Amino acid sequence: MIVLSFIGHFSVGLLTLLVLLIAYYKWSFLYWKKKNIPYIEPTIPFGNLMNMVTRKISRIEELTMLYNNLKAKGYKHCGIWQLAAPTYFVLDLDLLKNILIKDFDHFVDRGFYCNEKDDPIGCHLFAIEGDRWKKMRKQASTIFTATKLKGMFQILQECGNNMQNYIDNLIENGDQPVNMKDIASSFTADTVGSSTMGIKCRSFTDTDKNFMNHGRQALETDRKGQLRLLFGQFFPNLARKLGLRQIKREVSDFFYRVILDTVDKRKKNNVERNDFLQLLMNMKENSNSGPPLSTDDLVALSFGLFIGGFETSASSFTFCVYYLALHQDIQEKVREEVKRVTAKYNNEITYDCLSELTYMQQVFDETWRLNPPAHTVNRVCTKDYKVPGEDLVIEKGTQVLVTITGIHQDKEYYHNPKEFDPEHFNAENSKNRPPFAFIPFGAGPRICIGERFGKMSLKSAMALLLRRYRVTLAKRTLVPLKLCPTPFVPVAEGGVWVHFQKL
Ligand code: HEM
Repeated sequence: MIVLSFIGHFSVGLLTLLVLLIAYYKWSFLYWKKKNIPYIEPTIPFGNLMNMVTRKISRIEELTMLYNNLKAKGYKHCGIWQLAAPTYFVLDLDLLKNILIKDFDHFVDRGFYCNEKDDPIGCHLFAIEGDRWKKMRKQASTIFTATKLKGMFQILQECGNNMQNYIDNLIENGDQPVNMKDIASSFTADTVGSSTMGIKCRSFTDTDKNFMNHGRQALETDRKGQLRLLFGQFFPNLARKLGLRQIKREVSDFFYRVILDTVDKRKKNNVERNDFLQLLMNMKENSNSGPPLSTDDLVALSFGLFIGGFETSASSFTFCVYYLALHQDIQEKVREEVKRVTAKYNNEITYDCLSELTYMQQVFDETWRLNPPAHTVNRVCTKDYKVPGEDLVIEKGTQVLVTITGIHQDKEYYHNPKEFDPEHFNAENSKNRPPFAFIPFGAGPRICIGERFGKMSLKSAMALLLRRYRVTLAKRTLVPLKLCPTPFVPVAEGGVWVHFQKL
């Protein structure tokens, strides 16, 4: 009897909750209609994020298709919903420029979830907000000057040599083809791990690839993980009350331990090293450069740089090698440039020679145009904003979403948008294009802080590779590329399998 009564009450409670939830959704789905701007019809419960559930195509392709459909209708902007949350989807480059730069103080935050109490390492530069972000960003910027980056070039050379030894062994042992993503991930785990956390990761020789795998897990989002992040993003207070973490406990514990161990060892042995971690340690000890950093701040900053740089750089390296293997003439042209430029530097790849590799830069830019590693720019409105020239006020709390891939493949800005053509970035074409038509590193005060480091490490690795090897695609690589339905960085389905041949 008691059991029956309990079931009865429980069912009524559940039904009431369901009715309330549906009513909330219905009310929220009127939002953009009331604002009188174009919108895409949403469905309960995922709003316009249906593909996240079905995973028929990648999120990148889904947003690009949305962009193309809306652009074809001549829309400058549009309303969509992520779950029940109204999201402002921007297409027009002038509106975008206002949001990212001119009126940045209305859009300071990215609206990503972090939980300082239960998961302090997840509160890194990418995720933190408001004044805390402003303070940390200012401090972190001081460690990215040209002189400091030049001081880290030696780390890149050491990691590059490890990569070269690894490929030499592959060739000698006939272990080919090889998945370029594995080489790229090992290289960037080593370079970014070594420079941001100060440890020798040795991903090429470490058979269980402990460090690299933990790095991958930090960004891994299966369907469950993705829903957890979305829940945190749209219901942050409830998520924090429930102790929801951004990163799995095992992964954040691993990185917390790694960073603190290195800090302790350096202090005990009085060792200093030319890397980001050392600069952060100095900043923590010496508060002249701003308010003192706490230990949690130091760990989160160091980890955030690693997370920001690891998969983005690995993806860039992999896709760039794919395009060069596919276009042998372009590969040869980059190789010739590397030979010509390094000849002036005693045949060495130096920090100074990188800026002269202008055609290689065009090739990377074209790779980032077609496959930007971070494919969206996200902001959240932090104070009500009247959109210039429109009868529209974006209210505080509204998410803002921009598809970088959509913009990069827009035929209004690129004459053959689907083709890999580095001439899109020759001086003439670059000059004639609106600046916001190419934003692989985002834009404005929240632009990628690691852009210069990323470019430096990728160009040095590519120079090393092309001077020594010819790269060709193995049969098992899909041409044209197909993207996995992963949510963040683009990943080629089936991998990018290549052969290296010594020159
Ligand atoms: C090489 C390829 C890379 C690409 C394409 C890339 C792209 C991006 C993009 C699009 C953003 C968001 C910008 C915005 O919202 O306007 C970002 C932010 C960020 N990136 Fe990168 N990134 C790369 C490498 C790196 C590296 C090597 C590091 C660290 C050493 C790094 C650290 C960060 C951090 C910490 C942020 C957050 C900045 C903030 O909110 O203040 N990134 N990146």
